[in-house]
Amino acid sequence: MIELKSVNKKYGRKKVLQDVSFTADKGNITCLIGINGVGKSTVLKAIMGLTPIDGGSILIDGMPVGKTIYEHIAYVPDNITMPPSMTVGASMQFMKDFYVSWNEERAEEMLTFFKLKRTDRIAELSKGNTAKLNLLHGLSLDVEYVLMDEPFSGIDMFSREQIASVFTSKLVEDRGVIITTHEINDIEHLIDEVVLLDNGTVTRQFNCEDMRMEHGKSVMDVMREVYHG
Ligand SMILES: Nc1ncnc2c1ncn2[C@@H]1O[C@H](COP(=O)(O)OP(=O)(O)OP(=O)(O)O)[C@@H](O)[C@H]1O
Repeated sequence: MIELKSVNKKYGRKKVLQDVSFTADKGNITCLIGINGVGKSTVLKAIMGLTPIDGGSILIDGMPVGKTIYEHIAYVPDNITMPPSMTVGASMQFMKDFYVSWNEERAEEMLTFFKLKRTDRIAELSKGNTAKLNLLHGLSLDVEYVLMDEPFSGIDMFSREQIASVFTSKLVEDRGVIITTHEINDIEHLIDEVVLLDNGTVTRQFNCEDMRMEHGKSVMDVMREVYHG
């Protein structure tokens, strides 16, 4: 379980996260939802230790992990971090050399599934193919948790469908996944848990199925209540 306890974060004097607490379980897809600028990316970066926090704690399976974080969690950012001149194949080789948890078989499987070409340069990839390569990099690591920042943002319907199918496949099955989005419509059916963020604070956390069964409400219904009163 990934557990955030009263996490606070400031950029300069600006409070970006205030007392953020939530949990994300293994085997679940937890979705951090909020409009632009509420602090979703900052939460993921804080979990990865990519930005220091100013208070609170972050535990992975009950332990603060520090420098060993990459043995437990893969982080899929919303932009590609590899050099643009690199080919798809070279980027996979780089990941293989860098991470002991790299799973070559799974990487090859995803390369075929996403129909990516090994010889294509990163600079030449479409937005959808860039998102797919990013996902390939993250999901080919044998780790228990995966964090994905806006994996569906700005890509066409067919790429979205292809990426969505990954979420219901064995590639994700037993892992704990946290994804961020400001657009719930297309992915509501994929997610288990929702954490609503507003202005750097968690306004609600709930299980989608329970919400539907017990209150007859969709995630959109709850969002309307929270944001429009
Ligand atoms: N490095 C930084 N320095 C200063 N302010 C920052 C920095 N990174 C983010 N912020 C500010 O922190 C706030 C939260 O940003 P964050 O990127 O976490 O939001 P977000 O919910 O992920 O937004 P989006 O949906 O647009 O990606 C914003 O007001 C942003 O301007």
